Amino acid sequence: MELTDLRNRIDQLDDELLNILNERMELVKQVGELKRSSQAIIYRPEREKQILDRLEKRNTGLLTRQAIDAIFFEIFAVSRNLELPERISYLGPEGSFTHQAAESRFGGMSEYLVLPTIHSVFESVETGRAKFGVVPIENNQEGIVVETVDYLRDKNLSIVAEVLLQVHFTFASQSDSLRDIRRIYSKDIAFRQCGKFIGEYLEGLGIELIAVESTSKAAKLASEEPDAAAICSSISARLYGVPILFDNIEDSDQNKTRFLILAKDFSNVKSTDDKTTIIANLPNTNRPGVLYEFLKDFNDRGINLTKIESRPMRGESTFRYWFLVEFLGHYEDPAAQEIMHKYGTHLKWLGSYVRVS
Ligand SMILES: C=C(O[C@@H]1C=C(C(=O)O)C=C[C@H]1O)C(=O)O
Repeated sequence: MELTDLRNRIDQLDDELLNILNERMELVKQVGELKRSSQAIIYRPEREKQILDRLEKRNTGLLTRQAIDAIFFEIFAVSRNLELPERISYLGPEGSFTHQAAESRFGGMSEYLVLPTIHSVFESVETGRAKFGVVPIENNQEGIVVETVDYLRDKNLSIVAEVLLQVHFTFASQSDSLRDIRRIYSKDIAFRQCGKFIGEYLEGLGIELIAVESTSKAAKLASEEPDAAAICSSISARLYGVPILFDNIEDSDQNKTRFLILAKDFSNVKSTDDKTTIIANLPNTNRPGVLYEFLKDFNDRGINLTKIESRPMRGESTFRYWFLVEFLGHYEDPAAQEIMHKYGTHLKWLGSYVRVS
């Protein structure tokens, strides 16, 4: 077929797509009305997953699962906006990896509130200024983001969903020569993840490494200072117009960050593949065997623990700890219920949500 014929055919298909999408939106609007009359929750990640899984099974064409996810997450986001526009806050500035994670679930059309700290994201959701908040919780090379873990315990928010993002860093500077660079801005965690690159290319040049709150703040600073560079995401380098000198400078190409979507008083319906996060404030953690017995309770019930993180009880003179615990399954599963009942107020349930692997 000739180019014009191909394009004419594409135009025809786009017309059909537009009609179908509008037809879909009519149905979504009705779902929205039903939900509003029963005060039901608009965002249903488990339903969205069900749709994506079903489409993947039916798919016989060129689209990969990743492509289906990208297209349909955007459709879901537009749908939810039609049901009820909801504001989403995230750890900024614009162009941060958290921004990217937020957009992957809430699309380009949602109203975003860009906030400077993890604390302010929690607060915006607590006070209702945003319906959802997006924060990083861990990186698979670096471990947890302690601020997020600590606020999960101290504040009263629920986990709605998790998002996994492959992290790539770029080295961006207005300077053409590494010798003219006096300082590099980035987040402390990013400096550590790009240790090999820094060792190979920048050792001995007397360059100062300056940690700032986020990699996009680093890009902004590098856009203002010609003798500075940033280790940042490629979106933020582009957003602030800083030329990228090296791409993908991270030590490991397995580098992934996990983000949480938070909301107030939220609970998901069970899906086929859930994960649950709880906080454990076990009594008498100094008595031998307390933690062992707690973990054994999971093992005895065949529950797969995926994470345990210990954090110090602040404000005490001794060394005592509380734990962030994650396991596969939903909080409503009988085995999980048994454990929740056994430990009562010593456990705080943060959420059960669709697992992303
Ligand atoms: C339309 C609904 O609301 C939202 C939008 C969805 C969609 O566009 O298919 C799916 C789940 C919800 O997040 C629904 O619950 O079915």
